[in-house]
Amino acid sequence: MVSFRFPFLFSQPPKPPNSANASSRTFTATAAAAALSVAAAGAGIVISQSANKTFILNLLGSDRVNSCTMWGSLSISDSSSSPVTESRTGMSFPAVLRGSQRLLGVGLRRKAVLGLKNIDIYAFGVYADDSDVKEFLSEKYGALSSSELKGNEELKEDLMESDVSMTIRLQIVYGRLSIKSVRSAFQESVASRLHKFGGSDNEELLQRFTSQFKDEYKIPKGSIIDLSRERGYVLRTTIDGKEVGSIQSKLLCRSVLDLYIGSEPFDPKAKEDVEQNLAPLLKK
Ligand SMILES: CCCCCCCCCCCC(=O)O
Repeated sequence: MVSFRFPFLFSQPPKPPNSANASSRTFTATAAAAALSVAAAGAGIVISQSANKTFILNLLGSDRVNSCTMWGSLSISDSSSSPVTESRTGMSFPAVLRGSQRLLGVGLRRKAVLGLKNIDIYAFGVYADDSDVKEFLSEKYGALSSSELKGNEELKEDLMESDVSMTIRLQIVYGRLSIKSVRSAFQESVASRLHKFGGSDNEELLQRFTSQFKDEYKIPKGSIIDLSRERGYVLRTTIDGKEVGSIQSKLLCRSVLDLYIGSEPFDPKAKEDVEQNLAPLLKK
């Protein structure tokens, strides 16, 4: 059993999830939020409890993908290491991956299909190795106060640039996804980041990455794609636990992470979660 020694904060919208597999953790938080919302409503405040583990609850602005509307947060005590549910999709994410990577944030990727309205494509979780975070980032950031860490873009830059082991876990929500569309979506999004960080001559790297998603793979709803940055800047990709490729490239690792915690992330609220949950890991 993994024990947590830090406040654990997750943004959640106010509505209870429809999904039957939503965890009791989400339910408990939602019920508590309802009870406290009279006091907190409209104020956009954060209420913290001095418990071992907390997670954050969004009281306002339920549809937050690509929007930064006014929102407030509520921390709820939670002493277990139970999975976290991405509340809009009901997708559940383990609190810890590979023994030492902690879940820092969950989010939702939505995309317009054929120019029509946005559809939910996948939920994702962002994980980072606890001791790597300390090793690479504590010296520079460990003594900073929470207000100095809040919105600290340099910290996120350093996290993306450093050799901290991390995983972005994608859980497919859209049931009619073909591997071809996964390939071309990566082609588009990763290409833009490769260009941003590495200039124009990265076609071969992009090809190596996208060609890992071979036609033979099926990705029905619930499939899991893990994009893991391992020590030495190796990006290892697995689909439902099966390794489909490994590529050593700092630029590729950086580009993939940037989609989720960079300056224009797919879900800005997930990035805020990462920021809040990273802070306690920086304390030695
Ligand atoms: C029909 C839309 C197809 C979109 C498939 C996205 C699947 C994974 C792509 C990951 C990178 C990204 O989100 O751009």
